[in-house]
Amino acid sequence: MASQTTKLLFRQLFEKESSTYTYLLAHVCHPQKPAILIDPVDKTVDRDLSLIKELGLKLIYALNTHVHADHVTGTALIKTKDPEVKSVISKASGAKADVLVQPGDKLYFGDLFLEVRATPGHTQGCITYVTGDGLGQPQPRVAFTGDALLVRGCGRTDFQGGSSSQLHKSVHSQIFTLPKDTLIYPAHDYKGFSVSTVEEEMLYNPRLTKDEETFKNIMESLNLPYPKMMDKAVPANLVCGYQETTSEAC
Ligand SMILES: N[C@@H](CCC(=O)N[C@@H](CSS)C(=O)NCC(=O)O)C(=O)O
Ligand SMILES: [Fe+2]
Repeated sequence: MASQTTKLLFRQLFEKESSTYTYLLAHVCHPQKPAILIDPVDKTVDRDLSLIKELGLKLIYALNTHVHADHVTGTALIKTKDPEVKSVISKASGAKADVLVQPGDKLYFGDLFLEVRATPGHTQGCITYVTGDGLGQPQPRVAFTGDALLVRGCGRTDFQGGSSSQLHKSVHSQIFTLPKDTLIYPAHDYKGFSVSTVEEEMLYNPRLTKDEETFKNIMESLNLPYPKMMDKAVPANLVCGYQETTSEAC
């Protein structure tokens, strides 16, 4: 995705215990080089902040796609290290943050922005962040889909207000309607994938190519164990990842 002519710096980062992707975006032609982190993990905050420093970026937003159940978000920890950073999550999540976004809202970094789309179903408050057309280059749009849509998979729907019928509707109405070459960057990968496109998932996603009833049956028969960290992660993530070891910054 990165090229010589683009204004956008993009990095995909990985936390291996929870198989979580964190994304760093920055406007590198802007004097301040404003940057955004999507879905930071507490365990890899130092790595992420070192990279941001090395690249000379100014982090302005730390975003979550939803209240994660399998890891503690890094947003509170980031704010203790840099109080100017603003945490962001959807209003529908019921979580606390500096900025509570709703569908259609835009988060600007320089003249680039991410637009918010509501994609509930894995959790009530799941959102997808989509790059705007301010990139100034003929490059595809990018959708950060959280756990709503994974590469050749999707988020489970058996807790946190999940609903398979809602998830099917969300993906079909909010993600599969994006241009076919839109890049899909999910919050997790368990199969060795890093990226996909809308077209690929519309053709080959083993769950979401199915009609709603078949999808519902697939999701009901997954029988996945609950995430190991769920009891710790969900309460912490409702307050931006605040724990005993971090300050109360939210
Ligand atoms: N093994 C992990 C949890 C795995 C898991 O349940 N992943 C979630 C996303 S994190 S809420 C999921 O939706 N998975 C979908 C799937 O099809 O696997 C752990 O114990 O941490
Ligand atoms: Fe999740």
